[in-house]
Amino acid sequence: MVGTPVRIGIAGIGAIGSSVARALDRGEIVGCELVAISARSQNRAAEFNATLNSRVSCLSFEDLARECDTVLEGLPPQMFDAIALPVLSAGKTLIAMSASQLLGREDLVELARRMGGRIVVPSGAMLGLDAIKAAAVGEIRKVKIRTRKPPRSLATAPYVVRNGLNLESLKEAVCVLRGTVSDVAKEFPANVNVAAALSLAGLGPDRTQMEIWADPSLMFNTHNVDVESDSSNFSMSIQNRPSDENPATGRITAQSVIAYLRQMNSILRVGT
Ligand SMILES: NC(=O)C1=CN([C@@H]2O[C@H](COP(=O)(O)OP(=O)(O)OC[C@H]3O[C@@H](n4cnc5c(N)ncnc54)[C@H](O)[C@@H]3O)[C@@H](O)[C@H]2O)C=CC1
Ligand SMILES: O=C([O-])CC(=O)C(=O)O
Repeated sequence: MVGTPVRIGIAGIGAIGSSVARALDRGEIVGCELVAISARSQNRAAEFNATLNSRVSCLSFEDLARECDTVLEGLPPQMFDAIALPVLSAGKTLIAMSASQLLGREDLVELARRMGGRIVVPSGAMLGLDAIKAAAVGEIRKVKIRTRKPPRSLATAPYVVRNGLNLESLKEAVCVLRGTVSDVAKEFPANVNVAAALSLAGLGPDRTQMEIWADPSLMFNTHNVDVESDSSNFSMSIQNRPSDENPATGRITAQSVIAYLRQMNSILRVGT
């Protein structure tokens, strides 16, 4: 590889951030260099740094935006703007994992456009975004996603807490909420990243239909998608093995970021 490495910053050293940081630290992503992280405390940063071959600085979100070319957001959804605004204001690239937080946020796209920044939503825990983007070149008629999760993954969602639902005592699968992705995202912000990414790639959040199920028989988050379009009809299904650090987050999510970063510099690119 010739040229200067892309300077990567990581905001949030949780399931996704720590896994991508380790891959960068081990030199597994050619053309990218881990420059700095933002952690919830200096203690957490020091503890994490001790596991790396090369220590990196722990910076504020503003300094991370200034020092890096590309910043991976791997934060709780409510922290999204705290990193998105400085990164996009600095004209840098934001890799957004809390995809639900991008719904209805044309202002962020406009900010990126004005400042020369970019927003990337990796495939994350979803499959088939290549096919849906290709279908969207023609006419997509219908997209429906059914997300099924072990009840404990949904237990702290605003909708469940507000309605006092005791999902953990369920004996069989229950559809907790159905509607458009826009409707469901308000109530399950940490559980609809996959649906949000799907909707942004295809019909948009107001026309993509969604059901969210609590299913006590499941070990893995499971997503089933049906698409009808003038080029093809397709159905997709994925069962995500939980990551070690956060059982609500599939292991494939961080791997999709690593694959994206590798692809940025690859000569041979496969897939849309
Ligand atoms: N796009 C997709 O397919 C998927 C997206 N996600 C979303 O990605 C985001 C990150 O997911 P995970 O890594 O699993 O979350 P996580 O909960 O494992 O990690 C979040 C990290 O952010 C840290 N943090 C909290 N406040 C902070 C602050 N002020 N400054 C710096 N760090 C702070 C926490 O200490 C924690 O280490 C979540 O919003 C999650 O819902 C998760 C799975 C799939
Ligand atoms: O399947 C996963 O790992 C994550 C998930 O449901 C989401 O964030 O939408």
